Amino acid sequence: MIKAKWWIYQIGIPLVLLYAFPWFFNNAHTIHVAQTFLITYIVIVGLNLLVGLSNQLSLGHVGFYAIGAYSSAILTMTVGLNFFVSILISGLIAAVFGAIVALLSLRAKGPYLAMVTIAFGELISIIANRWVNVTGGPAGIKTSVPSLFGFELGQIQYMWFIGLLAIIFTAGATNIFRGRFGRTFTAFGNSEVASEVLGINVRNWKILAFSVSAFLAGVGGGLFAFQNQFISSTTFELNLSIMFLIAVIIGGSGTKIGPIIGTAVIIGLPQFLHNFVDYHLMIFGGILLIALILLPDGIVGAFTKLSYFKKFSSKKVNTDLGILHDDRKATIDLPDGINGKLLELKNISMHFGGLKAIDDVEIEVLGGTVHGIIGPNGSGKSTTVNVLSGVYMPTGGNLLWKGKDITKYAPHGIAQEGITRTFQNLQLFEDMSVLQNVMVGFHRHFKTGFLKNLLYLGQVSKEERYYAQKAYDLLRIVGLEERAHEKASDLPYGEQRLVEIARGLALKPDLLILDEPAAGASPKEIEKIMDVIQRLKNAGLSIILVEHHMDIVMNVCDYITVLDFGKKICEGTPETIQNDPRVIEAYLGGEEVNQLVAGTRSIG
Ligand SMILES: Nc1ncnc2c1ncn2[C@@H]1O[C@H](COP(=O)(O)OP(=O)(O)OP(=O)(O)O)[C@@H](O)[C@H]1O
Repeated sequence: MIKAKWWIYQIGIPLVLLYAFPWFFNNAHTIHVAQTFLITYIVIVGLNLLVGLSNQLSLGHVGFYAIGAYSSAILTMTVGLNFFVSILISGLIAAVFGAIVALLSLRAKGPYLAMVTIAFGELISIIANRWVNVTGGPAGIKTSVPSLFGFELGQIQYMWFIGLLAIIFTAGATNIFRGRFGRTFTAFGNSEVASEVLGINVRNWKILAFSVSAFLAGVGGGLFAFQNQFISSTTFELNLSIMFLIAVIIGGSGTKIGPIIGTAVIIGLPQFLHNFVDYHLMIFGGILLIALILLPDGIVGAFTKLSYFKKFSSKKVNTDLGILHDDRKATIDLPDGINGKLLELKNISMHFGGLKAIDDVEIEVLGGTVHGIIGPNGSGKSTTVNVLSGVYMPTGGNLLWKGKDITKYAPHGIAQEGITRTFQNLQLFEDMSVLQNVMVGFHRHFKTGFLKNLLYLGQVSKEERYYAQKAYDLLRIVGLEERAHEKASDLPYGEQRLVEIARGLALKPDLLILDEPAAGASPKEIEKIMDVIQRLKNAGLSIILVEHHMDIVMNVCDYITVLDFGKKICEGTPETIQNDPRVIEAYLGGEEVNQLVAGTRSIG
């Protein structure tokens, strides 16, 4: 449920400020600047969701802005729609273009993504310039004075109108920030592969992030079209996209109040510099450069580092979920045990060009067992895990899950089936708290949709609190409840591995694949990790364990498959494996051979 405090800060105070603004600044120039501020702010709120949360760099937002501006102008002037309706439709049209850009740039990241978006912005800019019949080109086209319900909106009323929309969109964005949508945006922005193995269809979520962001840019453009009753293609150039991005970064990318500050800087600074009009761009550029070097986390980021402001920090992590610190026994919520064949690898091969990372491997994993996969370095263990989790599609053979062929499933599809994994090279969501990391694991269990989250209905906060409690319980199981609100990347290595295990458990998996869960951990941490695996085994969870520490393998595995040079060389119980000369030979010269021969001694 939304609290009274939220209404006061999010709606009440902004409304009063908006209404009172003309009492203090009642001249045409200031009102015009305020309008520009509010329009730009709406665009920045959307860009902040895309860049700040999802880490998708866009330098093409001017394209969505232009699409919004021309669509609303044409829908109003040519089609004859009401200006407000046309602005909303323009937002939707821009959102469709957002989805297209997302689809076109699915595999592009960082600078490559920036290039794709620049190309899109430039394309729209060229069309605006050249398609003179429709856009009027540089000479521009006229729009009308905006009117609502038959009343023409004067300059002040139009500012109030834009402000009202800005307040509504801010409230929506804040709700996205604090719920599972913001969390999912942040998750795939941090690690796409980890998001996928937790059941998140990253492609669809990217499309959503781009569409939402483009919608707000489109609405901003639509509002701009009626600000001066005139638009021209000269407005829609790359430098505007750059200004939008600078506002996000300088304000504090991914923070809730960053957009206000960033917009104030890019709109306000030129006002103060008007006396130096000849040097204006140079001074502006210089100030921005210095600010970016000195304040890499933006203005909000710099302030939140000061202890006084820490409590106001809103950077990505929402930790105010009212967790119960009770003494109940935390229980592991696992699916009903499955007997018999759970997973079958039938003649699975994974060849990279001429290299046979795994070749014609047959493995059967039985329900309720811990199945170890071992082998010397480079024997194909990680490749097997990548095939099992859908990260690689095998070049040969079939993967059967409870008898169903899942060979061609994407990682999120495999996760939806109930298989998840941890990573040898940790893949935590570094911008999130430990608790939030685990909450992402519940992805496939969340029921509320986008609109409900946008409005943050009672159902949403109930669901959030429910899963926060469950996440907290999982952290108690792995002994990390004290760390719940710490940033995941601040934890020691071994504890980060436990967070990944807790996050995987949140999926309520039928099969959990642990890829070298003890790698890089200290002996004390290894003991903790082994204890957790043992308890999961006792609770009946089916596990595939890839591990170099023979002590762990021999202690907890029911059955072991040994790989060497991509081939299965031996399979059986720990005792069988330990005494098999082929295994000893495969490991000969490696440091594990002593452990292997020593048998099931415990760690300590
Ligand atoms: N994406 C890839 N492209 C090309 N070769 C690869 C790729 N992934 C793995 N390999 C190669 O496949 C072989 C098996 O590697 P894999 O990482 O599966 O072994 P591993 O048993 O997990 O080794 P380690 O114990 O060192 O983690 C190695 O020769 C590796 O170089």
